[in-house]
Amino acid sequence: MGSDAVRTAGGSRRRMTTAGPADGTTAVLVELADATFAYGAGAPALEHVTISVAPGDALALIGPNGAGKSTLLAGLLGLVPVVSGRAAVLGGSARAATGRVGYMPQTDEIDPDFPVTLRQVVMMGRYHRLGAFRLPGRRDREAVAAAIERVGLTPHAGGRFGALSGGQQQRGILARALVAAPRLLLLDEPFNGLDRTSRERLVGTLRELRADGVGIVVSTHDLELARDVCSHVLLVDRCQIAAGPIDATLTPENLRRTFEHASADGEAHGHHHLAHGHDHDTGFRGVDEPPHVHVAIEGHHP
Ligand SMILES: Nc1ncnc2c1ncn2[C@@H]1O[C@H](COP(=O)(O)OP(=O)(O)OP(=O)(O)O)[C@@H](O)[C@H]1O
Repeated sequence: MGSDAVRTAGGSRRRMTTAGPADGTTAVLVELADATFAYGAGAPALEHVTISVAPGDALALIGPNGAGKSTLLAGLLGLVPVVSGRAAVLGGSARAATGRVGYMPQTDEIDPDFPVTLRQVVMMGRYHRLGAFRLPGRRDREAVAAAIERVGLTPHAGGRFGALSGGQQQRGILARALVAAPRLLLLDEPFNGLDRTSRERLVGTLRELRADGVGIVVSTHDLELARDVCSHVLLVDRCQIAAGPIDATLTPENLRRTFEHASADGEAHGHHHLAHGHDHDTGFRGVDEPPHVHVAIEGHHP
């Protein structure tokens, strides 16, 4: 797979490049060059990834269960090390960028019975800015109100987080990721389990963020949403299968190569795989996600 791993859809270009400004002044947000990620001393979880994400780009991360999507996001958060190749996030190491990258996890640890308001949940996203012992000030409160407004939850700001619907809670968690005004936003399966209204709102918010120059990396099984929201795609199955502009790369042939092991060997990666036959044109919407995720990610947000 090695030599295939860095080919783009047409096979003609060595690596994925993203639309950047002609004068080259805007820094690329993510730059991975043949990067391989591994947990501890075990076999690599994801190998040979070569991508870049520029401001305003949205990269869809697509692959079967266990393919390494969450690993890539954890790698960009500095939680899983790069064992070979090169990885730069916001111009430095992923670890150095910790706290400056917005992250929306697949599930969240907040106990619905814990008596916190939406406003308090979103304020958690400011904590790394506040530093030890500093109380939130006017600017923090304004940022929280703006983030809540951005996801359309202003009427619920003072209400109990646990009383919100699932889709509203997810938008609240997105507001928490946005409140520190990150230049790079990572989202792990954000469309799973959302009702139509929440999906449409999330799509709208992601489009606005792109227009504002935020770079986005989003894992999803939903090819339609990926096409709707994203400029680029990275297809993985424990290594990079293809990467590039979404229209040229999200082809039936590349999808077949990405999912061929998933449909052939079911449990090959130790997770359950695509439960249904899949339709290359309409996507994998509705495929269940196992709630196994998250390395040490809880530690990322206080
Ligand atoms: N904390 C961990 N420690 C060791 N190995 C892990 C850890 N988390 C994931 N892995 C392994 O890394 C590989 C990639 O898993 P990962 O969770 O990144 O896949 P994924 O594409 O996000 O899957 P899913 O769609 O099921 O969330 C798998 O073999 C998995 O078992």
